[in-house]
Amino acid sequence: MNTGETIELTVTDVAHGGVFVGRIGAEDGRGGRVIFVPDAIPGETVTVRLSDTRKSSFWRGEVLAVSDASPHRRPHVWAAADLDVAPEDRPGGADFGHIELSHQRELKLHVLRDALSRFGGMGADAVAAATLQPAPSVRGADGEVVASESADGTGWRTRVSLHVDENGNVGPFAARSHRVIPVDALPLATAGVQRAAQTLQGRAPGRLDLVQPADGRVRVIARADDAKRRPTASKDPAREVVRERVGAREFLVDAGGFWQVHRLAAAALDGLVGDAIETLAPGGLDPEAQHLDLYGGVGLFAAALGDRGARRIVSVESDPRATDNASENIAEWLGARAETARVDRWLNNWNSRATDRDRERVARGIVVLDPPRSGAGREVVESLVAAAPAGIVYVACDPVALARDISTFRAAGYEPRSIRGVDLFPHSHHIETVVTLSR
Ligand SMILES: C[S@@+](CC[C@H](N)C(=O)[O-])C[C@H]1O[C@@H](n2cnc3c(N)ncnc32)[C@H](O)[C@@H]1O
Repeated sequence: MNTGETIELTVTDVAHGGVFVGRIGAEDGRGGRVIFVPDAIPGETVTVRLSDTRKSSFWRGEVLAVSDASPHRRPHVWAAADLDVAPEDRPGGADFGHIELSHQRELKLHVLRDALSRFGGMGADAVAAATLQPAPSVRGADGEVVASESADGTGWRTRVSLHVDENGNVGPFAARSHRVIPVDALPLATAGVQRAAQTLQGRAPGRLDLVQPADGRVRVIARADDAKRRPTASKDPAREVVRERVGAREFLVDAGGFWQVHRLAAAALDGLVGDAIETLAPGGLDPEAQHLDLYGGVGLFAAALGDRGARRIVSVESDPRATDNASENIAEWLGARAETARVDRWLNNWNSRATDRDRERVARGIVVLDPPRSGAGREVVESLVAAAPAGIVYVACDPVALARDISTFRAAGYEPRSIRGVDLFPHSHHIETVVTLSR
């Protein structure tokens, strides 16, 4: 068959990356050619236009219509991305938006467990123990709920990237392309970001990041595509330092720097990482031990360590602006410092220079690591296990990269003690996971 041809496809599974799986030419559900499609749900029969038939192992397609719909199908949370829009005109970023919210979470947990089994080599019981929860509500000092997830999973994005094309169109990119799709709503964004997005006409071509920190005021940061329009460093709005808040604690962050995207995410992860630390060190962290916050950003998890008794903390982060902010954010712990380095190099350096006393301190300490989507990778994991910390808390935003790293940890004797997913990206396939490991 050729690209452009139309087929009927029974969708049997969900795969990593927000795509769904069916097979054609299969007998009794076995064999046949795998077809990956977006916008479907397992159990459905859909009409698919083949969009890429070049590979022998699998083809790709686009869903044009649903002939037998799942009971979990809903009108898309983002009308611009629904099936009545041509596939090439559907904006990206809400690839589970056509699925009832609790079923989205079941599918995400299935993808996480499948990755742990296939790439992490974990047994059925350990895999089944992995959980996924919605973002927990945030409570104030006297226990009252001050912020919670919306019932329909919308209105959470405090950070959104839009694009301006050469014709002045403003909007997100289409799914799987770099074509700007003008839209009249951004339902996953906070109300403030949505309002700010209505004011962007007349901007020069390039990327626009809309950022709403804790003060509620939305910053619009132009990320010039060409160096000519790049603002000077001192006037760069991306470098304005804003304040984010987790409970009573404030964090300085560059407006254009990394901060968790969901308005409840930093508090949710602080809570889950805190639980993991308390599991590993039920009586509180050893103040004489050396604790590490790897891929530390502005020190969110260094503070989680400090809040639970750590005194000697090193936060390692490659972005010097983030470590500048981290230094201030963790200044109240006199033994804490932020270092600008790549984690792989920092660990290699540490392993080659550590004294017996350094090693003894790390062996009693906890390491939190929160790598980017590609995961920590074998080299970093092997360097980390060579340092032999008492416990590890791994915060992951990609289940397959996580599972591969877990496999490396397990080969060195570190076993996952708990695996807790949290849905910090409703209506998209993304999932955040916190894993507690120890020997
Ligand atoms: C997922 S973010 C986590 C940041 C922080 N833990 C937080 O939650 O706010 C990953 C961070 O790792 C940093 N990073 C990426 N690659 C790195 C590397 N090889 N070494 C050190 N830091 C890195 C990025 O700049 C980013 O701040």
